[in-house]
Amino acid sequence: MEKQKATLLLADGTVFHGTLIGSPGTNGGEICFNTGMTGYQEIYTDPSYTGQIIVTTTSHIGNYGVHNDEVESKAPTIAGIVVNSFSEVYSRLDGHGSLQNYLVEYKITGIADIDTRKLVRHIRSVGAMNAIISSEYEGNLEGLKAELAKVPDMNGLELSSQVCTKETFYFGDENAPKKVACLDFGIKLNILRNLASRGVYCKVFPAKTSLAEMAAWNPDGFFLSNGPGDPAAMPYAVETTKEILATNKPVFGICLGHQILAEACGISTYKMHHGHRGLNHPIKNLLTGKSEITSQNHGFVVNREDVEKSDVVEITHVHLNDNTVAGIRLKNKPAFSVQYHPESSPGPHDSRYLFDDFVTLMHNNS
Ligand SMILES: NC(=O)CC[C@H](N)C(=O)O
Repeated sequence: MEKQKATLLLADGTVFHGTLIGSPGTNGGEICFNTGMTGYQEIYTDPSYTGQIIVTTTSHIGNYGVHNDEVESKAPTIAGIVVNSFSEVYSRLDGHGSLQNYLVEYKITGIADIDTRKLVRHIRSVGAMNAIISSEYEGNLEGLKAELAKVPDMNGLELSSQVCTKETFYFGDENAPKKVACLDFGIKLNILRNLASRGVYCKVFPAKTSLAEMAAWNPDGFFLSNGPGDPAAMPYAVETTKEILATNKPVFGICLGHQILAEACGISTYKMHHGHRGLNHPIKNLLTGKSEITSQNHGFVVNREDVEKSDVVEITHVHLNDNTVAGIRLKNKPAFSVQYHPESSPGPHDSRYLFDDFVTLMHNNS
């Protein structure tokens, strides 16, 4: 059967022609690239990528299919995928299906047979921007441009209240020694798995939950999750975090949660040129002097000058590629956060000690 054509149009007018994968249609979002060699299903189901089109730099995608246990949320909410060589056939004995059927099931439009090296080099030099993938506008670039104009700008975009859980839910063993209230901005399941495996019973609350509601459960600590969108567009979360800090209970934040913790301490955030997304980003822990290879997925970052001027917060981790702030802690409270993903999934496990540190903080605080 002849493959259906698809077009990828970038906001700066660059056009790529390829073939349709997944569900036929038209889908727009911010285009970003992940340099990981593996873990596409975990990446596609990470809610932090909501509203983004993901380019994977590894050239073969789909060849190990999908697996029901390798999800980071109930369903992928990404705006599309761009790949070089796509495999509808998968070879893994315990795989549960093909990536092609998975994309169709979740109505995700993708494009294959793209020179992803050229595309990624372009994004690296020009910066993050919106893009659109379509199988419907063949030969009608003006029509596609009109569709692209409707895609919202990631700057100033609030998405957490859309992707978070609508109802509170529990995770882990209810008789575990510690209880943590997790504020869900788009939480990855592997964070909950990591907390639960360290003796933490988690109660996950929707993004806009008040401190009073969480405190009524009497948690030993609070967790601020990862998630999509611009942290500067979430004043509700910043206010709640200020109230959480006033309780003096231990707080741990990851990625968006780290950015929200920083904002709650008067530190601004800004959008990076093209962000950090991959599985081999080098970080230095300034407290131990050791380096870590980390999993990353962020397009915003906290302002280093603000942290350096702060009386409240200090830098604990730096990104060794560009010296951006990768971790902070409060000087006078048991609260800390990192810009990267210690839960990995996918990625290396070097930074799992941060979950142990959080549990230790809770034990020392009781
Ligand atoms: N993984 C995340 O939590 C991402 C945080 C935020 N949306 C960013 O892009 O920087």
